[in-house]
Amino acid sequence: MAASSRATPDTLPAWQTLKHHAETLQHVHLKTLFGTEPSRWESFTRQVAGLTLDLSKQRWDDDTLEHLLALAEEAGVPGAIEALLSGKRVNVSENRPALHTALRLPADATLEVEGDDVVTDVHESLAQMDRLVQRLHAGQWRGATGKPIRHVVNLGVGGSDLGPLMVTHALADYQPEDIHPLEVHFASTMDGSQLADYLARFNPETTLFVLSSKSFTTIDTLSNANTARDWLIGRLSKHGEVPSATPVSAELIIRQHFIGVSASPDKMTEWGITPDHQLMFWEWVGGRYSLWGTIGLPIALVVGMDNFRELLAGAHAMDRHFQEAPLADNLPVLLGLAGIWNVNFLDIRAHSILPYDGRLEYFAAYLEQLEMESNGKSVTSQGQAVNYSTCPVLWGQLGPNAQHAFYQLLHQGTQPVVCDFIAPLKRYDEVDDQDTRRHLKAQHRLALANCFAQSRVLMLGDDAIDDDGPRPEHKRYRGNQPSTTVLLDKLTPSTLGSLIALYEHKVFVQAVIWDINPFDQWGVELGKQIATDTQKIIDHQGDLTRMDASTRRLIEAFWAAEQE
Ligand SMILES: O=P(O)(O)OC[C@H]1O[C@H](O)[C@H](O)[C@@H](O)[C@@H]1O
Repeated sequence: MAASSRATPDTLPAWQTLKHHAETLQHVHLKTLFGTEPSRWESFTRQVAGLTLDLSKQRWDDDTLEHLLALAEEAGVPGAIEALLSGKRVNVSENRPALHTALRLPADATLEVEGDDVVTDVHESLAQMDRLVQRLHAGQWRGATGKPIRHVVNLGVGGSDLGPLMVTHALADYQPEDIHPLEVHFASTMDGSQLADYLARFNPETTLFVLSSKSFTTIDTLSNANTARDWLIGRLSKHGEVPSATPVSAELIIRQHFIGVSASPDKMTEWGITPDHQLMFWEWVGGRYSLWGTIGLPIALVVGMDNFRELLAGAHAMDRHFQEAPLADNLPVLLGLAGIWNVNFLDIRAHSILPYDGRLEYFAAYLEQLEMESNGKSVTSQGQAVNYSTCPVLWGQLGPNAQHAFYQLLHQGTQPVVCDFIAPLKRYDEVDDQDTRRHLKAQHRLALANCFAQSRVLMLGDDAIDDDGPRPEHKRYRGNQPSTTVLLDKLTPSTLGSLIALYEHKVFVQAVIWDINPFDQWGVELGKQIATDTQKIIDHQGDLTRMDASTRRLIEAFWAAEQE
């Protein structure tokens, strides 16, 4: 990832050592490692910022970790961490810093990047966001016909959707009391499915749209925004369906029913968003790393600014740990190294994310973008094709539900898969009613029992049960599937911030070792370009004969359906 020329990782001495080492460990079953190394928990578990990271069920030993730490040194991880956090232009293909960590610096910190005082800028934008949140929470933000806003719909996709969506669900318990009732919703898909549902149910007079797009050119978001704008104008203008005392102009409707969040103020203005209702951020914040600033507006609307600042503080605690802890005790480094070991030396290319807490329903979807859009690359920072694997295929779902869906493959399929189990230790203390609390706490214990049982069975296979009598082959479990367990003391804004930052930095560590740039996403561009061409053809404004036989017939099938 570093811009300077550097040996590719597979030529580093530690990589070679690890290759030989893997040959000796390749056939050692995890249960054997546990049998011979009773202190694995002590060796491979670390705690920081309300998180416990248990890497003892990885298929590795002390020597593996020693070699991996040597690899991290040889690949320049310490220098790269410093470069990232100090605002060097680590995003080499776009020639800019990747400063999401600056979004969570406390107000009294200092960070000057290329002559700009970043911390002051960041805190000014937080203050502006705070003012908008206060107005909405106080019921002072009025729609064009004078009524307070009741529904806020975030229109955004990718990084302008997944982070806020995930966090608002995770922290729904943290809604402040005594605020004007407000519901926050998300519409991302270009086909309009989510939006159509909201438009059918919500009153336009009390609905506000947050148009979230770093580039402000994303067709998915703009097409939802255009539909929303026409819906509002159609219903609220003087000729509209909602009778209002005074005629309401389209200008006033757009002013009172849209907030824009973008790194492109000109484009927001051009679309019609009034400058007072524009929240800005900077090109140096990557889309999938942007929930920490103004893109996090939906989060702040749900949990309030105090809790939003707690989220930032939790992430900042992880940033400091990442910067200061020695590699051998550094959680993001260790998590990243476990991934490198699995992908590059054990050839495990599937990774499942399994939270045992329903509030983390969208965590896997969020990580799919964070990890695969960042590290799904095959060219080094020097523009050379890599000849080693990079990001594994990552997917997931709530663990308890996945047990009834795809765990069959984890336990008895032919694919090696590494799993991340994620769970809070404490839950439901705040439930007032004693009986309900008792029941819910029992359900939490049940979920944890399942979480711990699953990682144990994945590790030990048949050996997990005492009574291992003769059984037919189809009832046998081979085990030996590695896993990581991340425990949160409790799911709070702060621990969630630390958890997300842990994964962000893990992704960075892996990118440094693989010598790829985790901060660009050129792989999504061609599809957008070709979609624009294809749309012209679908709209009968292009040359169908240029299409391949399959695409041509698909388009013709669509035209035929349109005629029916
Ligand atoms: O925020 P926007 O500019 O609208 O971008 C939204 C998303 O779309 C792009 O295609 C990228 O793949 C994502 O990284 C980005 O988060």
